[in-house]
Amino acid sequence: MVAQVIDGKAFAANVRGQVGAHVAKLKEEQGITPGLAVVLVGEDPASQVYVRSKGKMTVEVGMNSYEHKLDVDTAEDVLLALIDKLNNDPAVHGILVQLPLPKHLNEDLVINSIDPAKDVDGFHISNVGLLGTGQKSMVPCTPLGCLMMLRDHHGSLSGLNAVVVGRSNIVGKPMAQLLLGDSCTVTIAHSRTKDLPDVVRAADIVVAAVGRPEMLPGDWIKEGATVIDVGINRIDAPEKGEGKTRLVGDVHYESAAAVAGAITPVPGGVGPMTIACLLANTLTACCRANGLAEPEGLTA
Ligand SMILES: Nc1nc2c(c(=O)[nH]1)N[C@@H](CN(C=O)c1ccc(C(=O)N[C@@H](CCC(=O)O)C(=O)O)cc1)CN2
Repeated sequence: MVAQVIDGKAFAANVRGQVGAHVAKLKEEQGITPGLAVVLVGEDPASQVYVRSKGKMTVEVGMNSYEHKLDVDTAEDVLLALIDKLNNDPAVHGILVQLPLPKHLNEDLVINSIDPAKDVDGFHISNVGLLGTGQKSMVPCTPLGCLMMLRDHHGSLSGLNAVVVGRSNIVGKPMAQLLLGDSCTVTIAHSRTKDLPDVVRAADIVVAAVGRPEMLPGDWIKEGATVIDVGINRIDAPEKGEGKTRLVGDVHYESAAAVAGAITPVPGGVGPMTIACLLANTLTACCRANGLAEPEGLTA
């Protein structure tokens, strides 16, 4: 079997198109423009790239973008004061603090200081609790993107066996909750799971979010399974020349694509959906803040 490639880049462009159409309608009919504030502390090169993309795409869909770039040694109370200001700014419907934060800042404290209604990352403890109890919440962007692609591919996920490899708060745990919400039978596995290959082999859906380059080979994948690769790992690529690198996922792509029914590539799979879902969440937060109907198909 040769797997169908799930094109996350095209999927994300479509989601951004839908968000843009909703934003245009909001402006025309309600005179409301959604606003997203992104806070970057320090100069981590990858974070700078992601924050730039977020700002660019926010403007492209017609929203207001507010970027706050703080020095790497910014004191915690200065960051908390900025978040408080954004929490109380009616033009700001979504707030995102780019992670990772410099070591001297308490990530949990910072995230939990964001107004849960504006927490478009879905990382605030209130949103985690709401999602875990099946209530309306803000849903973390990467798992939301994975869910959208899975729903599109399968139609209904009901009754399917899903294995999530990885137990992070940002991807693994919320992904498992979302799959459970769609009536999958869910296993959360990780690097210490006993008989991990057999656990993965039992799955109709495999979500790999373990952060280890090419850890899941094709012979762990059930024939015809759907494989969603969340990993983005940069590895050496001497074949491209001295000092060159390339991106790989947590799944060994070539061997997995030979047995899977469908698979997301890296790059161009889950990654682009993260920013598309951030924009969708900002639109959702804006609609909720104004007592308007939420956009269909753009939430969990
Ligand atoms: N506050 C947050 N911080 C971080 C998040 C997050 O969701 N919220 N996620 C990641 C980084 N991230 C967005 O912030 C992100 C990562 C990857 C991509 C992406 O499109 N990747 C491309 C490859 C890019 C490359 O060439 O390096 C792909 O997979 O095709 C978008 C956003 C950590 N921090």
